[in-house]
Amino acid sequence: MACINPRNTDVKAPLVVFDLDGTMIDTHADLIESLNHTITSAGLTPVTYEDLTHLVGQGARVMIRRAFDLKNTPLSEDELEPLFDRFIAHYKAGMPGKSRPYPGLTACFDRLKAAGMTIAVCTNKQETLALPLLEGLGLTGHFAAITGGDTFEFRKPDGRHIFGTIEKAGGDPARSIMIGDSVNDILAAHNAKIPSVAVSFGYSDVPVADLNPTTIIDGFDELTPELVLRLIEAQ
Ligand SMILES: O=C(O)COP(=O)(O)O
Ligand SMILES: [Mg+2]
Repeated sequence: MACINPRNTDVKAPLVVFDLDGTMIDTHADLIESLNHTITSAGLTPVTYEDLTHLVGQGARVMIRRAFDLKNTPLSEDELEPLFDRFIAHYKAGMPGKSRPYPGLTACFDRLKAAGMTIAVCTNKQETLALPLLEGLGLTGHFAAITGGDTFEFRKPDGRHIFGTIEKAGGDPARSIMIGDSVNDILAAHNAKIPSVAVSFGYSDVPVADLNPTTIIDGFDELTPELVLRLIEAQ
C-alpha cells in the first residue's frame, strides 16, 4: 500500500478532489423528476436521461434554461426565477430520494484515507443542494472541504474553483488530482494544471476519452492510492 512519510511536514497530503453529480453520486433519477416537475408546469414535454446528459453540469438555473432551449421554447429571466424556485423546492423536499453513491465509493474513500490522503468535493451544484444531499447520504464526514457552484464567483470549468477547493481543504495544487464525469471537470483540471481522472459511468454527452483526461476509470475499485500517487508524481 502507498505510504506518506509522516515526518516530512512540509509535504502536504495528496488531495483527491471529487465532482458530485455523475461522479460520486448517481443523481439522475431525482434530477430528471424535479426538472420534469418544473418544466411540465410551464407546458413543456418531459426530458429523458439522454437529454439530461446535455443539460446538467452548470447548476439548476442553467439546466432549466437548457431544457427550454432543447424544446425550442423562449424563456425570459423573469420566467426563469419562479421555475428555479419550483425546482429547488421539489428537489430539496425529496432528498436524498433515489440518489445513491456509485458502487465502491466509500471503500475507495477508506482506502485513500488509510494511505494518508485527503478528500474534497468540487461541484457546480449549489451549496444549498450539495450539502444536504451529502449529509443525507452520510458522506459529509469524509471531506476536508465541499465547494459548490455558488461558493465562489467562479465555477468549473474555471480552474480557480479547483484552486479554491484545494485551499479550503489545506492541500497543495502540485499534490492534487480531480475526478469527474464531464467536460467541466476535465477542463477545470486542465485549467488548474492538475491531473484528471474521468469516470466512464457518469453524465458526459460525449465519450470521456474525447475530453482528454489524464486517465479513465470504469469503477471506483480502480481508484487506488497507487494510482493517485502515480498521477501526482508524473505531473
Ligand atoms: O448540478 C450540476 O449541474 C452539476 O453538478 P456536478 O458539478 O456535481 O456534476
Ligand atoms: Mg458531474
